Amino acid sequence: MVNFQLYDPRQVLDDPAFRILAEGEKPGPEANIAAFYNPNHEIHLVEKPRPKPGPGQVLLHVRATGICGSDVHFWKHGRIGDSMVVTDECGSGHESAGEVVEVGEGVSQWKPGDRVAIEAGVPCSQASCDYCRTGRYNACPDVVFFSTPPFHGTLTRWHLHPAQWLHRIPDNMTYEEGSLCEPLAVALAGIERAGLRLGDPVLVCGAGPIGLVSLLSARAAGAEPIVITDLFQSRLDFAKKLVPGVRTVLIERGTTPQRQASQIKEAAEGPLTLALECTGVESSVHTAAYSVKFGGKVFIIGVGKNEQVFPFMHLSANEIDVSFQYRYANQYPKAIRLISGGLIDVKPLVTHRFKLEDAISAFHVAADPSQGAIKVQIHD
Ligand SMILES: NC(=O)c1ccc[n+]([C@@H]2O[C@H](COP(=O)([O-])OP(=O)(O)OC[C@H]3O[C@@H](n4cnc5c(N)ncnc54)[C@H](O)[C@@H]3O)[C@@H](O)[C@H]2O)c1
Ligand SMILES: OC[C@H](O)C(O)[C@@H](O)CO
Ligand SMILES: [Zn+2]
Ligand SMILES: [Zn+2]
Repeated sequence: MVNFQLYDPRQVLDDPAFRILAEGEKPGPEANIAAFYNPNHEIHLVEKPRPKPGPGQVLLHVRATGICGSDVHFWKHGRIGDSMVVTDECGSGHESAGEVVEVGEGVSQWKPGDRVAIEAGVPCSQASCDYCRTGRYNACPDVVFFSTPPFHGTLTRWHLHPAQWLHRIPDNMTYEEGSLCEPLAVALAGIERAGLRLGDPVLVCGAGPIGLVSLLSARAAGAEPIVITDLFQSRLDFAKKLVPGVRTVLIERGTTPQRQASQIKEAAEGPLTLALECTGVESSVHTAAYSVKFGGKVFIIGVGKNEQVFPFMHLSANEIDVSFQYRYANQYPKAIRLISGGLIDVKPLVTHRFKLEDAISAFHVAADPSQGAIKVQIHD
């Protein structure tokens, strides 16, 4: 039996209600199709039933979904670290916004037609859970994070969600912007915990989608100057178009982190207070460490190798704090206010758009660096 309970959306494909579509097969306009990856590094369209909302649940028509690097990573590499491993077929997508089509019993705050950003992680919300009760719900041990195994994703046509984990998007925001609240939430959580202040000189390492939303957020928070790094000039050019005042440093493979740091400090005309590390690459973490001043902070948002070496004595002798970010908590309402209020413009990040039926092509574009994609979106 397929179980459509929200907290157990781990339907498996030996269930006859699920079907992998044949290549070239055209699903009907109402079919609940989704893009699934599996341990064999395959990605394909799957048709699954349209669910009915239970008590406290809302059925959504997902209108926009962005492809995250972690979706591509799960497809290509089958795991992120030791705790998130693809062992079965798993639905992709967690950066989504949609339209309410039906509400379950007891749901009074939503009605059909309402437009919402879908919070990608649904924690247990129990008073007995310390992390949920104290607002640090990204640490909830029972969180359902969509598209991280074993939970299917929101890249589908019809998605069930608990009513209290949706966020209304105002009329001046598109579904696309609603879906971009998810990566923006990652950056906002980082900025908040890093304690960035007006006028702080800041380094952003890496100009991928997370580095770019961090750049936009740091700019909105009043950082000046901001230096951004990347291995690719095209990504730095993109960053410069997005935030014209940003200073860029191209990282050349083979140069030492100390040398890279001196180029960064030269570009900033002084050492930095804070580095927002958005690559998770060991050498970039080192570069960040050598770029910040005595008492500065290296704030690591990127994820990478399980074990990494730190420049221990440099950090110690310079009282440099090192912190990490794991997803986010309490950031969607802020993300919506910042976009709707015009302080952060995420629209230029979307470089490619596909229809839901073409989701597999969308994944191939997102995974191929030569295509120059920043954010690939799927619309329905
Ligand atoms: N902490 C979290 O909760 C969280 C959430 C989302 C994403 N992430 C992680 O954030 C990181 C960035 O995500 P993304 O989607 O932007 O990834 P991405 O791969 O698109 O971008 C990373 C960028 O870093 C650049 N880069 C690589 N090595 C570099 C180096 N040594 N110096 C400077 N730049 C370098 C790459 O060229 C690329 O442009 C990833 O590790 C991702 O897994 C973390
Ligand atoms: O945007 C959120 C991130 O992609 C997730 O943390 C993912 O990488 C693992 O669950
Ligand atoms: Zn993500
Ligand atoms: Zn909890």
